[in-house]
Amino acid sequence: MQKFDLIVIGSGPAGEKAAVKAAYFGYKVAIIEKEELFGGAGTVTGTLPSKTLKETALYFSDKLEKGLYGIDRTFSHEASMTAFMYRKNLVKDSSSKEIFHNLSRHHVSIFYGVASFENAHSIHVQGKDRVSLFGEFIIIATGSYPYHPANIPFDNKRIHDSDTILQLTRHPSSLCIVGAGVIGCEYATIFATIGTHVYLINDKEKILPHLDEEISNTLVKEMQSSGIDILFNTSIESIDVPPSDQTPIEVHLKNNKSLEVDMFLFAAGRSGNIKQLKLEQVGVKTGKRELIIVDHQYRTNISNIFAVGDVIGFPALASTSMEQGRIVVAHIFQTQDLEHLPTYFPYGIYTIPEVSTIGLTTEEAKEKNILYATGKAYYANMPRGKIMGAKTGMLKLLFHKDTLQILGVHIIGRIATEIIHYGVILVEDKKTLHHVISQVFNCPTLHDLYKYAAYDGLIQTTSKFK
Ligand SMILES: Cc1cc2nc3c(=O)[nH]c(=O)nc-3n(C[C@H](O)[C@H](O)[C@H](O)COP(=O)(O)OP(=O)(O)OC[C@H]3O[C@@H](n4cnc5c(N)ncnc54)[C@H](O)[C@@H]3O)c2cc1C
Ligand SMILES: NC(=O)c1ccc[n+]([C@@H]2O[C@H](COP(=O)([O-])OP(=O)(O)OC[C@H]3O[C@@H](n4cnc5c(N)ncnc54)[C@H](O)[C@@H]3O)[C@@H](O)[C@H]2O)c1
Repeated sequence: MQKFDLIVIGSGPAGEKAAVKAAYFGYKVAIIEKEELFGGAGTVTGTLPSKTLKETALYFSDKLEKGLYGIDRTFSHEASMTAFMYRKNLVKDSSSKEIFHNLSRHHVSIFYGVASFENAHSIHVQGKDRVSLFGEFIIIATGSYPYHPANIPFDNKRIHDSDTILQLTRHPSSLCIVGAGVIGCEYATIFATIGTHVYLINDKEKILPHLDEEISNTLVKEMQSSGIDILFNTSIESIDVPPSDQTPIEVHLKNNKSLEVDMFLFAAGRSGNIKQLKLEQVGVKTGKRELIIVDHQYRTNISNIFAVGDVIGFPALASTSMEQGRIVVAHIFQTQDLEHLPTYFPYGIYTIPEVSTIGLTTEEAKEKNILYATGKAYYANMPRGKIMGAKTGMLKLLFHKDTLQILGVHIIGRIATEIIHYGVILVEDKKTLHHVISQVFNCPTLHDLYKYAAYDGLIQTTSKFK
């Protein structure tokens, strides 16, 4: 039996980063992947494909440039589905290859097949490779899969989950999306941008409740002005799928209303990928939604078995999964370089417009009785915003009213997911409004938003001209 210091199960963001880091530190590492393509939901079925489709929708629709240069193209459904999917496939395939090269460059031994436990140190691989491997330590990084409730007749043709929506062969004229979480909201704006009539169904009265309310309300308005019908406080009762593609699907809602739509996407939640692991052979403890239970070092109840990424649940992001992969290796092999995820990490929501956020929201500050104030700046007022033709968009700084320390940054607008990283430093390093004001930024840039939001914050709290 081949022996390894570390066996990693799964080549998504968590598994890849764990494997290459351990190999970099000189350990003998094996990685096992059951799919043909490396990269999991991060590269193959989730993060990168959906982000590429967003850019593709913007490109074909000219949504951002419409009228800017006196040209007004509209998305043509003759731009075939093949054309719409072209770049997504290219990015997926080349990023997957890049992961393979990264693993190979670090001399990680690669095995293809489904991994399952024989005992706490022995993993069986069943697939292209059929072999049993010994691992001193084992990391489970098997990710998650879309939750399928029993009352939804998924058929991968017209009734989709977030994996199969990537295999569409024709444009939906209308689409009912269930779940206004991150996946639902991102796909709602992508499809609305290419001209699909989108209905977004959410069982709560708010979308994305972890966002600062002013930002989520702005996003709701933006989505509605793009033609998305958001139906709050309701859910699906049943769905009638006719045999013919030409006949609409009837969606019956819990509020007694019905919708007729061309296609349907269920995007409400995910469960841990543990079914094939045979965890019962070793007694690894699991919890709700097939998630593996771990301690603060990502160790399961079995001392040499660890788990990271989506399979342990929150926060379930590609960004944090990669970091967990690196952190768990630090704990296993005592590399002393990382301890835990930072208290605050950014959220990037790639809707149209984008949203990104770090730190405290206004609602959290109120709840914690923090003496806070806010300062805001708008894209449309910034020279760079004018050049780009940004009609909407805002950056909001939330800070302590006495110390002026920045506690949260909330952005909605173009490239919000890029601009946020200065905010990450401000919050992590406990910087004040005065610090922002004392910095020199390139001109013109969207980073000016920070400076003018800081000035606005000062006016709100300290100006004589209130
Ligand atoms: C539509 C969508 C959009 C997203 N967008 C973003 C985003 O913009 N930003 C962000 O940060 N996050 C995003 N996410 C979340 C992100 O993709 C996940 O958090 C991340 O991929 C989790 O990484 P992971 O390594 O834990 O698991 P995964 O990426 O799911 O990888 C797990 C791997 O393990 C393999 N595997 C499973 N079981 C076995 C087994 N028994 N044997 C061998 N191999 C196995 C799988 O085939 C897979 O390759 C998105 C997710 C979705 C679905
Ligand atoms: N940009 C990003 O970072 C990004 C993008 C996509 C996905 N993700 C990750 O993927 C994970 C899964 O995302 P998700 O959007 O599937 O789940 P989610 O749990 O984030 O959101 C699900 C939403 O659907 C609603 N809902 C649940 N059941 C419902 C029902 N039966 N009817 C109507 N509404 C219902 C919930 O109230 C919630 O608002 C998230 O944890 C997220 O971290 C991240």
